[in-house]
Amino acid sequence: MTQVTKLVSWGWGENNNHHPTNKLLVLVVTILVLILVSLWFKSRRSNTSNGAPPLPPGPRSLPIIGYLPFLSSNLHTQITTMAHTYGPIFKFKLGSKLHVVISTPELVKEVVRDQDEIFSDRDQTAAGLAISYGGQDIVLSKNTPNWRKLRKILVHEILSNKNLKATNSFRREEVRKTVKNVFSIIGTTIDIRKIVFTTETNVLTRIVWGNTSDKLGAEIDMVASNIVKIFEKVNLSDFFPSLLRFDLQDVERDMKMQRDMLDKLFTTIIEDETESNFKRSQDDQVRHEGNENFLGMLLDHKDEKDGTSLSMIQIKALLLDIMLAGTETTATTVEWAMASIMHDYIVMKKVQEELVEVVGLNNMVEESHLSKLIYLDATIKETLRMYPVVPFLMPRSPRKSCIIGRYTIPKGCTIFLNVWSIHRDPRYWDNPLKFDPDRFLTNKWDYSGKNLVYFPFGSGRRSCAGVPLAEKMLMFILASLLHSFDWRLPQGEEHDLTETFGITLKKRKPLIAIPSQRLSNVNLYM
Ligand code: HEM
Repeated sequence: MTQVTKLVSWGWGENNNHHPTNKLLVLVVTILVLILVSLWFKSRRSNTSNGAPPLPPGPRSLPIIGYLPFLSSNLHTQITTMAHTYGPIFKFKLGSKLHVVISTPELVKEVVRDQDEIFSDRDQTAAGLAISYGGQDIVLSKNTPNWRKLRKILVHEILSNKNLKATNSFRREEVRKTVKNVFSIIGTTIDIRKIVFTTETNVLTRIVWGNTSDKLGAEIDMVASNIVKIFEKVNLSDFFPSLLRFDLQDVERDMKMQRDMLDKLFTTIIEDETESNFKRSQDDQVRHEGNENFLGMLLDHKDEKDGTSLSMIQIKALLLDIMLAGTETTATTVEWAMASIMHDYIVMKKVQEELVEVVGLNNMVEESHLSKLIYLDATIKETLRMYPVVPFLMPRSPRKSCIIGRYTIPKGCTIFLNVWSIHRDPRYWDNPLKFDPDRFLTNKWDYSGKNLVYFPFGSGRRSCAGVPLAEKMLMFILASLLHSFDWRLPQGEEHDLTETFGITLKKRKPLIAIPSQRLSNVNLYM
């Protein structure tokens, strides 16, 4: 944002317009501005005079740059306040790009169900295209045959119920390793987000290619956090497409560098896998026992002749999505859940009492316990209500002009579905700003996105493809951290639940907490 403000103030700074060339400059600029303003009014008139419904209402903005200089860093609260003024569907322009914000379940339904085919493309940014090999992955791709094929492989093969069962031991070992690591530094400060990020990275690498190492996990963590930082830059090329080829802020260049680093890593892993596959087939052994090695399975797809074949780029794009879409989101959600539970003594007590009852104090948490932890499940659901980590979902873009509500939505604009504001709307939630897991103790709620009052994983054909794994990992990590340890803030630290907007909705201050031993049997931690 500061870059935008700087850019706008540049050229209007010091007042020395007594010089004749400066006077001429001011005259030329004034005439240009007048021409642009009149063009703008003309285009507004033509929008409403061709018989089509008007564009949604929205704030006045400046010619050329639109609303860019008025954006605040906490976009989710600003946009929710704007919805109070302009209504449940409103527009604003950033540069030449029109953005439409939708903030009621009824209107969201029109997008994700009634007209879901039209809204099934993602809005693509320069950074997104750079990281995803030009939109060839799942998350950032348009609705193409490639997207359908990759999504099907992820949902029905890699993350199918059967295969999640087959990889249970990986999750168990990685979560246990984290508990053991925390135990080894008990009494010192721990960055909750960091340990969860590493645990999730290790689980995902093991699910995909069977093994992991601290070095590999650390490399992926580093690249992933660089990628998040680049995504969070305001890139002018996204709002002025004519600037795209100049890459003025080096966003595309920096993102491609990160992609190349991941690409190199994936290439090494794929080469190793190809070699060991070759050895295994030479030894005439079973190639993939129990579907525990999905990279091997993906490489098998490479040579299929029945239309399911995958190119090397498609395989790498899929690996990239698995590593990036699952880590940041899971780590952020566990951090919010821990912070909310530690902030509320009664919630902490109820969560730990349930753990004692279901798991027992002479036992560690197992995946078989998770379905019985009803209160913990409600606590995670409440966390995702108050802090949905992707507050506008991943933006979509209509493939043709259409009508939502009573307004025209032009082809190619950016659509924000404001799940953050729906989750806090008093019309749908009693006392919405109170953290109250009890509201999720009925069976009414799930993550399917069918009820559009609550959809932290999105809804419809572009909803999260990783829900079954996400749900397991959120429950398993949280249950293990809260059953194995008691947690407190460092001395002098206050509880803080302030948000900061970015590619995910993060805590403004990382949660740093100190664990103490909770289970008397030390052997359980080893
Ligand atoms: C707490 C954990 C997670 C949360 C809150 C979350 C949330 C989301 C959200 C909100 C979207 C966009 C949905 C939309 O636009 O309608 C999404 C998309 C996606 N997520 Fe997740 N996610 C999580 C974990 C995971 C995991 C573990 C994976 C896989 C390993 C994953 C894979 C994906 C993919 C591939 C997409 C893109 C789907 C598409 O465009 O077709 N997510 N996620």
